[in-house]
Amino acid sequence: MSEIVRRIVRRWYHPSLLRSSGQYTWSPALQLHTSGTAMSVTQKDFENAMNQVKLLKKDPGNEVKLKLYALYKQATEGPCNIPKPGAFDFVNKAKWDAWNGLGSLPKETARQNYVDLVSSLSGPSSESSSQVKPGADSKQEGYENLLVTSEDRITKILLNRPTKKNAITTQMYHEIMLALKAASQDDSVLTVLTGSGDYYCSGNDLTNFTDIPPGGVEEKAKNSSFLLRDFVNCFIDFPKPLVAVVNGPAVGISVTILGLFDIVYASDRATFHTPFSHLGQSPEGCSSYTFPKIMGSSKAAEMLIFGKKLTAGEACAQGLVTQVFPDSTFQKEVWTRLKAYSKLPPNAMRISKEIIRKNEKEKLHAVNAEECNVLLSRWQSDECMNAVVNFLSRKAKL
Ligand SMILES: CCCCCCCCCCC/C=C/C(=O)SCCNC(=O)CCNC(=O)[C@H](O)C(C)(C)COP(=O)(O)OP(=O)(O)OC[C@H]1O[C@@H](n2cnc3c(N)ncnc32)[C@H](O)[C@@H]1OP(=O)(O)O
Repeated sequence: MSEIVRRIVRRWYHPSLLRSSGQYTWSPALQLHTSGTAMSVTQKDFENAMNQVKLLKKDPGNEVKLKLYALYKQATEGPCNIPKPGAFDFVNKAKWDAWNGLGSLPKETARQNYVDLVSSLSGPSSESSSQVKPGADSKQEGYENLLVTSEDRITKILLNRPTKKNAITTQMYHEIMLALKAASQDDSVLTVLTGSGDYYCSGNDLTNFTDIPPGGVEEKAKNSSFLLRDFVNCFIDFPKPLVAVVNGPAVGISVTILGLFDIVYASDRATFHTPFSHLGQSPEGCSSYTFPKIMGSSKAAEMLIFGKKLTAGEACAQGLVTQVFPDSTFQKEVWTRLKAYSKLPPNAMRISKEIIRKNEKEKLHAVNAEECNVLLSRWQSDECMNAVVNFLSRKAKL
């Protein structure tokens, strides 16, 4: 068993051991929705700031990390409420000192200070660098695993992690959300999601399961459930025509969200696979609703319950894919067509999308919330843990 697997098993079964072990490392994941605090006017800013921390390019240094940690704890839990660690437990002692040092600072003020501190660190931030500049050929900086470009009135979001088959890390979920937000506001008229290398996307990066915060697997599952909900909501609410250019095999969440795209073009090399039962998990991306609607309940069940992998031709026959192209001419044919579509009047396209989708939006949000809630407990199940451990110890592949 590799060290990584041993670590997961230890953490999943004994999160309290980790909490008392003093082996805290800096992880921006610490900053996510752990509080369940009441919503207030600054809650959204606070959440944005937490996301922003994850995208900081430079390590802000220990002193700042301690300040962030302390303000985060104060904002979400109030004054320091844990026993002082022993003098030789250096890391936890430093964190305790920082938190305790805030005394009875009100939660609201701590939240505000946290937001201010993050904004001072971000400088001319990734937020602004993720805006598309008008004009052709602009490439947006600020993403680690995405390549976002805008050309011919089309914004292309390229999943750019080919050595890992474009598996989606936690950071990538955030980057994709930022890229979609920027694309919704830029001058482009169409938005395209595609993959680099031989895969479109192999779904959720299973190493996301190993980054367990001090609150243990339950906290991780809650954070992930919020993250997934926000991620899928971005697709439900995306206002411009959204096109998937599926250049190769697609797995898991990259398949389920296709039901929220307006057009799906696929290479004949693409396959569509949702192995949720194999992974001890359950459907997301609103697929529990969109797939039966698109392909009928029995075909949807074969995919979503039994994990049947579809060829591009099958996915097209079942309505999930708009059109299949030979791989040898895929890029040329698809981009020629998209460039022609991008010349259509943008407002008409946007309004048509709105009228096609608007009656479904409320339903989709409700389905998304329910799917995320079910996954919250699935992720904490033995079935799921065993599947992840098997993959990470290379005992299992799809
Ligand atoms: C406690 C709760 C935490 C929850 C966190 C969840 C957050 C939100 C979740 C949203 C729900 C999403 C669900 C899904 O997407 S389910 C689908 C998950 N994906 C998989 O199960 C695919 C796993 N990968 C494979 O089976 C194979 O890699 C694959 C068939 C895709 C390709 O096989 P091939 O033999 O061609 O290539 P390799 O296996 O050698 O892959 C090359 C390297 O890429 C790494 N890789 C590929 N896919 C993934 C992945 N999904 N996660 C992590 N790593 C992946 C693979 O390990 C190889 O890496 P190395 O070269 O380093 O060995």
